Amino acid sequence: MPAHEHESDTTTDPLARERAHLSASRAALRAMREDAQALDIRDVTANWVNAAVLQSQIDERIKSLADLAHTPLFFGRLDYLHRVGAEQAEGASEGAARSASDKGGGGRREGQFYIGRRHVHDADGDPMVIDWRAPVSQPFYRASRKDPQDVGQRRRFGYTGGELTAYEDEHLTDPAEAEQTSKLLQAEIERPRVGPMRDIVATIQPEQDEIVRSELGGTVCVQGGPGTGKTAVGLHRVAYLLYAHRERLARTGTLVIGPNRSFLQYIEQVLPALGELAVKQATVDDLVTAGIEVRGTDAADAAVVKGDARMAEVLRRAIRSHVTLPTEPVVVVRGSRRWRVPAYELEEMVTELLARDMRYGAAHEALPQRIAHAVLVRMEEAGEAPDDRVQNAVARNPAVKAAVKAIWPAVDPAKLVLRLLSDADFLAAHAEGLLSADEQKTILWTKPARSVKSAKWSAADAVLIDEASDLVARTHSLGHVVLDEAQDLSPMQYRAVGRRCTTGSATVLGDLAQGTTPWSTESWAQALHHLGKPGAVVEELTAGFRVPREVIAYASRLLPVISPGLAAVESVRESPGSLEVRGVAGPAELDAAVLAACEESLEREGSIGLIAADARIPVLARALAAAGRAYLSPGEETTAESRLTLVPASLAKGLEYDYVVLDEPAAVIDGEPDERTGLRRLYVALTRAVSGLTVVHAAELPDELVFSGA
Ligand SMILES: Nc1ncnc2c1ncn2[C@@H]1O[C@H](COP(=O)(O)OP(=O)(O)OP(=O)(O)O)[C@@H](O)[C@H]1O
Repeated sequence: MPAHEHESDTTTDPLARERAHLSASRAALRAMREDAQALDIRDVTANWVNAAVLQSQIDERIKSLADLAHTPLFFGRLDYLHRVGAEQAEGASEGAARSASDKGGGGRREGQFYIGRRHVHDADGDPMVIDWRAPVSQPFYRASRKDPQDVGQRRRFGYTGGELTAYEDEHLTDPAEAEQTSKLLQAEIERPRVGPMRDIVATIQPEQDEIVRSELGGTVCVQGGPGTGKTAVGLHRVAYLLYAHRERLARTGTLVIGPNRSFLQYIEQVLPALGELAVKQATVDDLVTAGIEVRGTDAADAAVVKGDARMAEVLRRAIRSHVTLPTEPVVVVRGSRRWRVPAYELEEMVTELLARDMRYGAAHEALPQRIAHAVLVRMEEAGEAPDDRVQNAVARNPAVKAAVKAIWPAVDPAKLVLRLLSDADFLAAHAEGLLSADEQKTILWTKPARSVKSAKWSAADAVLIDEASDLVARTHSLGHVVLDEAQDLSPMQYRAVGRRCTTGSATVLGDLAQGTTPWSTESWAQALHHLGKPGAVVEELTAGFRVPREVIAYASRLLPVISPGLAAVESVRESPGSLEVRGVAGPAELDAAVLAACEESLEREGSIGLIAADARIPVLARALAAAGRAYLSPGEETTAESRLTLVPASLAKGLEYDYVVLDEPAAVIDGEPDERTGLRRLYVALTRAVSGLTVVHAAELPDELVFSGA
């Protein structure tokens, strides 16, 4: 694979030709933007509402057509061996497949496609750059010597500060050419990290691409160790699905769920950089706390029971207990006539509604209509000719309303949960045979709340209310949901996410070894069952793009204890990285040694994360302030002035820094309720570094990590 990296401006020089194509593509993009800006909508819109809607669509388009100076317009080129079929060329107009002439100053030939973040076409509508998501771009990620997919040559471009400075070719069908790893690819993977997460469109790996492009209809679950690209893959999958099913998903909606705010801030720029501005991001708590305020916390044992799937059945029983079989007839008086629906007929209606297992609230609304219908049948039998208006009037009749209130009363979901958690007898009645007496005692409030407003709801309570709300009225389902760091969800939380994609699909991403909640997932099969997607495929990613080899090997020593059976990540990073474990004589010297390690790291390029047990954060914050060293909080963007982030271990999940200084592992372990969770938290902290990790400790290290020089 020859690499080319020389300067020249002759038109015969290939690099100069590629640069010319880049300039021409930029000019074409500018023209597309100017066209959008020049659109005059006055003549085509009938009223101001239409005009406002159309204008906002045009504004979005103008925004999406921006040429970002440091984001290369294309990063690859495919030269097909044969003409590309119309089906595959979707996104690349017929013209591209046909065109034999050099155009636009770039020298594009038949079957030659430039692959980039967005589609750019020239004044004739012929493509200058093809969207990476188009079918014709797929071989850029998947073609290999074994399966060239009709690609003769694959070219990768290298950029320096927005300038096209190099390219590298692979001739997939040339048996004489030796297989080599791409230097540009390697350089891209090893580029220092500064600021928030960025996209990986130029370097998506074949096994990642299979997940990214898997069909909308199916749910995919990805198990992958730290840094295997799960988050990146999930975000690119959303971008891909939005491209392939734009209209459908615009109607039904997409959502990315992450563990906390700082994580969402860290990833929030990836999709906009791919031109996707409309994807919502939320935490599970955001989804379930719409109607209430979370002000309380649960002890771990209470949260475990509240998060258990058995609670769903307790709630179902509790809500259905509000239904009382009728013993009295309903008598409707209209004018001089009285219409009577006997109790046995009402009972039949109720039994039938119960058997249909429809939503409680839907049945509550259906019952008055059913009763009214029975009245209408009697009216007709008596020779009257009532119409729909009469039926509606009967349904609203006070006698019918009173009967419905007695038989199938409205239930407020929050009040239902409030009662379950406050009223021992009510809970016992519905938890019978499901929760033990001890479990019931664990979740009962010691001080019952007076009202929904004054109750100190916890996050787990909010999930119960969400479940109850779904029993009353069906939750709106989206077209696709990406669930990141899924291993930390309780069964009840999986259900909450699952009901938001009942009619859609999901991408579930996680690592069983990084589960740090008391209810964390033990197996993906169970998780998918609770999510309501038992048939989902489970894929595994094992190549690590973040953590250097030596560092991941050190962290992986914990795997047999924290998640027996899981394979260690294989780092693809060739740069050796650095691992240092420094013991200090005693606690008095710890803070100074940690600060010194941070200062050393700051001499290097990139971001620095100082990760410490949550309890150690105030101490280290004071020490940093005393040393005059400014620092950021997780999720805050690194700036030229500050590249150091002080990270509580509980927020480290999903994040990464070029250099990590890990403060006192023993304190990280002690910060958790049990040793396994402590070691898992430590595993997360040990796997955040891209270029180097320095562990500083005064207390003893866990046996597995006692350092013998790696
Ligand atoms: N194909 C790739 N090319 C370049 N960089 C990649 C690739 N795949 C992943 N990365 C990078 O590797 C890093 C780790 O990726 P990501 O955060 O998605 O991993 P993860 O599996 O979610 O990790 P964790 O389990 O720690 O949350 C990111 O910086 C990401 O951009």
